[in-house]
Amino acid sequence: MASRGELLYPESDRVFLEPYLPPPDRQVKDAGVPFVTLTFATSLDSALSLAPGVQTALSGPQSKAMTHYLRCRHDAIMVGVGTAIADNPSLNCRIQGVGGYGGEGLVGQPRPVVVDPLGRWQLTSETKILKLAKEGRGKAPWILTTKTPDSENARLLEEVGGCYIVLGSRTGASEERPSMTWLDMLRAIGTRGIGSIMVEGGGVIINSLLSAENAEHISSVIVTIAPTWLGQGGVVVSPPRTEGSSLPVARLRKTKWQQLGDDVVLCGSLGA
Ligand SMILES: NC(=O)C1=CN([C@@H]2O[C@H](COP(=O)(O)OP(=O)(O)OC[C@H]3O[C@@H](n4cnc5c(N)ncnc54)[C@H](O)[C@@H]3O)[C@@H](O)[C@H]2O)C=CC1
Ligand SMILES: Nc1nc(O)c(N)c(N[C@@H]2O[C@H](COP(=O)(O)O)[C@@H](O)[C@H]2O)n1
Repeated sequence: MASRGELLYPESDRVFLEPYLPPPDRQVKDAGVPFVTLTFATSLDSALSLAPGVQTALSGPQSKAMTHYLRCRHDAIMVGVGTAIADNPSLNCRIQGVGGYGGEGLVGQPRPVVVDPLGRWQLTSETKILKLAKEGRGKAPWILTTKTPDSENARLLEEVGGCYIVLGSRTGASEERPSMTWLDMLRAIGTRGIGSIMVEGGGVIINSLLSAENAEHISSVIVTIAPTWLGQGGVVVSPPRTEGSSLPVARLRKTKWQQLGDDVVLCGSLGA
């Protein structure tokens, strides 16, 4: 029986996910790039949330536990700054037996990585990730940025063992809207020992990763589909189509489905 705040994800359900997960002992390979799992929860109208900046519960209890299991099977977990600001997320693993939840130290806890090119995320004593790191219930975050970090933010981050990683902006990006390439971001964390990362969202991050230019970096896709329509105006997963092309942007292969409560979980891979 799990105590308060801990999630249970049964062994019998774990077997289904195994072919789509990074091997437990995976080391960084290809040009220092980690194994990348794209994973998110979507509505039937492909929405992640009711509106930008609005946290929206889509996963039921069983698929939520599945997501937490994924967190303990990856070295890191990535979100965009839009998600960090909207959700003030924990981005830790609350599965029973993982570090801070009945387990030793921080074993099984993923490293949160936040993509924040302009340094928009203001950290405070109320920032959940920092609190959890202080309490030994999650790792301190790394923030990928192109700007010199604000000194108070840097202090709060370093106090719990986190850091900013400053990267160059992609060639051609404007000064006002700097952007990092996926290769640079993945290499930056790969060279720091991250062998696997799950990318959770939000919309901008997912659509950019699924675009024709970047989809090659995706090793595996695990999507929770909740039986609900959120309606127009939501943050939608719909990657840009290559100009002039009438082909779909991407198609999943080697698909498998699993029902978890009222939700279904779709797993697959991209490419051959
Ligand atoms: N249902 C689900 O599984 C999830 C839902 N969400 C929801 O998504 C919403 C947030 O999504 P968005 O507003 O689209 O924000 P987002 O989380 O995708 O962050 C967008 C920001 O990330 C940065 N960014 C993204 N790609 C970049 C790149 N290649 N280079 C440099 N910077 C880059 C930019 O600053 C951009 O403005 C929230 O409402 C949140 O609750 C977020 C994660 C998962
Ligand atoms: N799997 C999943 N299902 C949903 O219904 C969601 N809204 C999300 N959101 C993602 O999970 C983060 C919150 O995680 P914590 O519980 O705070 O650790 C949120 O920021 C999104 O990345 N995911």
